[in-house]
Parts: sequence; structure tokens; C-alpha cells
Amino acid sequence: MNVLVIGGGNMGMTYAAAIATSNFLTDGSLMIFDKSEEKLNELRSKGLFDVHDQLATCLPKADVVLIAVKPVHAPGLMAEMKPMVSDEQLFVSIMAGVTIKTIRKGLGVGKVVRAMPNLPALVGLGMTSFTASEQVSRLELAAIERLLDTTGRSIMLPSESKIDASTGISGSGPAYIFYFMQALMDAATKMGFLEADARLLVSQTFAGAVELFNSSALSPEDWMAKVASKGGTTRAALDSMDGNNVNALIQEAAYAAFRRAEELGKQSEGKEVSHA
Ligand SMILES: NC(=O)C1=CN([C@@H]2O[C@H](COP(=O)(O)OP(=O)(O)OC[C@H]3O[C@@H](n4cnc5c(N)ncnc54)[C@H](O)[C@@H]3O)[C@@H](O)[C@H]2O)C=CC1
Ligand SMILES: O=C(O)[C@@H]1CCC=N1
Repeated sequence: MNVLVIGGGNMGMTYAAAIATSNFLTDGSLMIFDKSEEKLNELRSKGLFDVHDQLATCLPKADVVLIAVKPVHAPGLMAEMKPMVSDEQLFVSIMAGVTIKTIRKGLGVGKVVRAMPNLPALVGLGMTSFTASEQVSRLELAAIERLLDTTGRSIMLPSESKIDASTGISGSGPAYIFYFMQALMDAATKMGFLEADARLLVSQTFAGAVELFNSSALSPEDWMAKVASKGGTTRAALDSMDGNNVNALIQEAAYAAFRRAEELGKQSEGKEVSHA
């Protein structure tokens, strides 16, 4: 199988490097295409992939094409690709808010997988959700799942609506965690800790809590109950959060991302977006 990654930025390079260093490709080659001269030099210096600066030299040879450019560059890229693609090829897009319908129309092809990864893919701990057009076979889906799993874990979802929903949870989610970390570091700094100490206190607390959570089937609420003793310090903090409706506010934030993902999808299809 020949795989082509289009766009060697944060995400494209992460996928390409993960595929190159995994045992995903037992035969065939891994090609990568970008337009920026600076990026091309960076990609060549890695020595991991077959780097291309022309679509004509790589696109027709590819069985699977992973599109990893920014959504704003999608229309121009697809117009350039269209004369060189075939219905046998399978296209995997990680572009946020670009629908399967838009890609099928833009490229004039049938087999499209839409995936939503997240930034921890950079360290092999990504969470990717994906769904596919009905032209993609079970066998092809299994191969795509293995490809996506080179950057962490993946989950297949039944519809694009669920992809938009997962964008509000796992796609944008790392930023919510960083938001919480920043707030705790701000509090630590106010309490007089040096920045480096605040960083350690916060990062080890997050790492430890996640490790504990993964060590059993207990729910977050069960774990909260284990940390909090009656009348103690944690109870004071949790009561403060409950009093300020923090749970509801976090849910509202996730829904805001979900709604924005839906809007971007509609915009990619040229539909009016109502802000009612
Ligand atoms: N960063 C994130 O957390 C997430 C990003 N995504 C999606 O991943 C995609 C890529 O994002 P990043 O890697 O952060 O962007 P980036 O800006 O780092 O990389 C994009 C790359 O595409 C190249 N490019 C632009 N137009 C091109 C063209 N016509 N042909 C070939 N190459 C072209 C650019 O030179 C650049 O190297 C976006 O569509 C984004 O929605 C999805 C989930 C999470
Ligand atoms: O913010 C964004 O639009 C993209 C999608 C998920 C993470 N980053």
C-alpha cells in the first residue's frame, strides 16, 4: 500500500512520522507532499519519508491519501488534486469542519474517511474519532483504523454528527485541560510558588490523577470521594466549584465547540449558518 500525506505541518508530520516508525507499512511507500520550501527542507532532513514538492509525482501513485492541510486551504488543494485522482483511491481527511460531502464533491471521488484527531497525537497518545462514506469497505476501514492507531487510540463513529460531538470532547479537549492547568498554575503562583515549582505541582497532579483513573473502572466521582474527607480541604474546593456551577459551565464549553464544528461543516458545504 502506498500512503501519501498532504501537508507536513503539526498533524501531517506527526502522522507521517508515526506511520514511518510503526510496522503499519509492510510494503509500499510513505510519501509526503507540502508546498512550503521551508517545510520541505525540514521534511527532507528527517530522512523518514519520500518527500515530494509536486502533486503529479506522488498523488497518482497513492492508494491512501491523508489530507492534513488547514481547512481554509482545502478548496484550492482539492481543485488541484481533482484531475489526478481516481475512484479506487481512499481519502482520509483530518481537516476540522470539512464534511465528507464537501470532499467527495471537491475531488469527485467516493471513498472518504473523515477523522478528528487531537494534539496528544504528537506524543503517541492521540485520540482520533472517525467515520466513513459507505463506499469504504470493512477491509479498508480496518486498515485505516490501524493507520490512525499509529498516533494513539481511535474510535469509529456512526455519523458525522458524532464526529462534530467528539470534536467538542476529544478534539478540542486538550485545550480545556490546559485551561484548567493554567488556572491551577495561576493560583499556585499567587500563593507564592516559583513558576517551575507551580509547573511541577500541577503537571504531576494531572499525570497522577489520569494514571489512577486508568488503573480501575471507578468513575471520576468515585475518585473525588476518595480524595475528599468530610469537612476537609477537598470538600471545600469541590463545594466552591459546585456553588459556581463549574460542571455545567464545562459542559456548556464542550457544547460550544460541538456547535461550532457543526457550523464549520455547514459552511464547508456552502450552507447558510443561523446564529439563532
Ligand atoms: N492542531 C490540532 O489540534 C488539530 C488539527 N486538526 C486539523 O489538522 C489539520 C492540519 O493542522 P496543523 O497540522 O495544525 O496545520 P499546519 O499549519 O501546522 O500544517 C499545514 C501544512 O499544510 C501545508 N499546506 C498548505 N496548503 C497546502 C497545499 N495546497 N498543498 C500542500 N501542502 C499545503 C502547509 O505548508 C503546512 O505545512 C487542520 O485541517 C486542522 O483542522 C484536527 C484536530 C486537531
Ligand atoms: O480548534 C480547531 O478548530 C481544531 C479542531 C480540534 C482542535 N483544533
